[in-house]
Amino acid sequence: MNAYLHCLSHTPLVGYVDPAQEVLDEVNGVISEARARIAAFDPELVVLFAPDHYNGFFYDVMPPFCLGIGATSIGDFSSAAGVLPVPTALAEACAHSVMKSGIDLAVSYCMQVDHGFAQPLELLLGGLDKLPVLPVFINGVATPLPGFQRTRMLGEAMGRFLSTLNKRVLILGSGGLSHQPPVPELAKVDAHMRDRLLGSGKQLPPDERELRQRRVIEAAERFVEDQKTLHPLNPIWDNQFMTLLEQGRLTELDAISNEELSAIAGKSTHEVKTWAAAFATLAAMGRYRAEGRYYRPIPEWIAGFGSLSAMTTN
Ligand SMILES: O=C(O)/C=C/C(=O)/C=C/C=C(\O)C(=O)O
Ligand SMILES: [Fe+2]
Repeated sequence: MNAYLHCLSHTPLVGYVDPAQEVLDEVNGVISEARARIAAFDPELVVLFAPDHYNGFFYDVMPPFCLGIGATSIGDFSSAAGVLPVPTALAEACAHSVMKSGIDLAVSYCMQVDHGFAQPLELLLGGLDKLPVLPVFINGVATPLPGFQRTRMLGEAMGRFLSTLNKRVLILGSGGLSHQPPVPELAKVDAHMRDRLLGSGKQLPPDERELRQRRVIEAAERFVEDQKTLHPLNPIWDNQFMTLLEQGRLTELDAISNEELSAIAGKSTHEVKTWAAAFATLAAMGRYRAEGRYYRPIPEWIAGFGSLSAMTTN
């Protein structure tokens, strides 16, 4: 086995608006088991596909995909802050290889990331700095968004590069599944927020950050009371999506347009492109089989919450 994959929903709401203790215990159990499987695999390198929520990427320049050749986590909500240990020369080689494959992958030597990147590193590895990581941003909120087909092709190009390394590679996907928390949309915001989305939000004043976090927390509290206050979770679609990935039917996703996906499962569901990229990466590294599938809709976290592992078998 040369590659192991784990995809996991993330939520900034953990610790702020939590489900019942038995649900929390169940999720923590799923995460501990995934963490144990990853530890047994003993990865030498991590590739992490994750989105951003207007903490690192803004409308001054909004790439569909970006590889961090250097990256720092801001520590929003209760996620860890700090530098991600990106191996510079390897990341540069990766960027060249993916570009030569015909995929327009942006690079950043000072990529700013949020809980989307930090949470899986903390939960699955025990911290931001445990292993060398290639962090790959996939735009999941700021339209125009990349589609499933290009995302799959990005993953395949990454997989071909990783196959040349002779390393045990852990591939992580962060985010999804069905959900629509109150992330601002450029077309709907006032002048102040527009300015923030255009780039001045990169160093958000503490009071404004607090206000923004409160807005998400309050939306979750309302959603628990009344699930008509936000786009509903869609367990049927979420499970169909996980089955497609388990069965290696990745090209079938190409036919789903971004507009369709938003309507089916909510505007933040585009975060599942990180899962699609992760599985496409794994598929390019060999035949695979999935394990450890878990799913539960968790309104407290405004999340169709899923967890799925897979490993190459050749
Ligand atoms: O309202 C804002 O400005 C920001 C909202 C968030 O950062 C929300 C994040 C939610 C998730 O990461 C999620 O995937 O549910
Ligand atoms: Fe998110």
